[in-house]
Amino acid sequence: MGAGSWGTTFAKVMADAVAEQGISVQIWARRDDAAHEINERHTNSRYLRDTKLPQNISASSDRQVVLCGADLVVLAIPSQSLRAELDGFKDLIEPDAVVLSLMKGLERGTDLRMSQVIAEVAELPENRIAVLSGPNLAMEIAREQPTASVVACTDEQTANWIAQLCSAPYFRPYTNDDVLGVELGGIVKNIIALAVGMCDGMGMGDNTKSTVITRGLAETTRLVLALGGRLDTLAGLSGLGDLVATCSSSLSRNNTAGRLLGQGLFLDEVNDRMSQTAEGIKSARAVFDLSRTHDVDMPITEAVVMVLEGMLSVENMAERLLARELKSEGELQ
Ligand SMILES: NC(=O)c1ccc[n+]([C@@H]2O[C@H](COP(=O)([O-])OP(=O)(O)OC[C@H]3O[C@@H](n4cnc5c(N)ncnc54)[C@H](O)[C@@H]3O)[C@@H](O)[C@H]2O)c1
Ligand SMILES: O=P(O)(O)OC[C@H](O)CO
Repeated sequence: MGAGSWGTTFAKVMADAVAEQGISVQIWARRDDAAHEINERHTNSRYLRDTKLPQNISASSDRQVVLCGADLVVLAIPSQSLRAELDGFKDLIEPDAVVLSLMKGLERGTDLRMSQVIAEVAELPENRIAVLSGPNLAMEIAREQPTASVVACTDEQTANWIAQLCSAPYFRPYTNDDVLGVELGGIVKNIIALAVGMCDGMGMGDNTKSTVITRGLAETTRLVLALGGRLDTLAGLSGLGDLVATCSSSLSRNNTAGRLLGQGLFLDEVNDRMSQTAEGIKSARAVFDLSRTHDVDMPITEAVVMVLEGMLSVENMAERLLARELKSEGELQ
């Protein structure tokens, strides 16, 4: 569900993974012309340029056509739209289908993760909800450059089943039962990538970048531990792995948005320039609110929120972070 950058790329991953088993993958596209292009030309040029999609992918703008008979429903729409969109098609999901979230955002207003929104709106039990997260820049995967990822579900059998369905020659899924840790790693790294982008945009170098990444991981870890997630998850692909990929890559939309802010553009101007979803921009406030509810110190997230909400200039961000009280590096609480 969602024919954007990652929805289409992940459809390709799955189609390549299951081609020899005679299984097909269907994409729901919002726009008729996008569905038509996928069916007729096997491309989605708006998002993936000339990448050829496998023959066992088809598309439709009719949700019923796509969801009818689907054993696995994969959601790849912007996080802040999930609740309204899902409400419109939840009754079309087959009674035993599993729902997999590819989304990396936190819902504003409720501070819920996407798996929690799915559970609430579609009223599904935990064993029918999974998430996938890792260092997965869509364009690199569309070009079949090797990467790995994590499928997380509280039910091991469900996670293993999904891992089989998306195990392609260039895509290696691991499994994990720490859904909260996997999901939050993918959410907070977008905010840290905004901060890194801002530093890049202001012309700062690699020491600064490395400091923000490392301390970004420290504050992500504090949040995940406070909420009941596991430390080892943060050391894995959906934690450190995704953080490094997103903060290092010019393909990252969050990194790019941060860089534009660092170069002096206003948020409205940045939003106008972004044709794809940069989840960190809207999730930052929700993550900060969540951290306050649980009394977790997240200074980089707080500074990013202040910049996004016009309460702090990017130039004053570093000064604010460096002037904080000195403390031991190992403090995780
Ligand atoms: N692109 C990546 O490299 C990547 C990788 C991993 C995870 N993700 C995550 O996947 C999710 C989807 O990202 P994407 O890159 O595919 O985004 P995108 O901006 O490329 O595409 C979003 C798609 O959702 C559709 N959509 C459906 N309902 C919508 C609505 N109500 N409002 C707006 N758009 C709507 C759009 O038409 C579009 O096709 C995000 O949470 C993102 O963080 C993206
Ligand atoms: O382009 P971004 O910033 O949304 O990042 C894409 C993926 O989440 C990287 O794993």
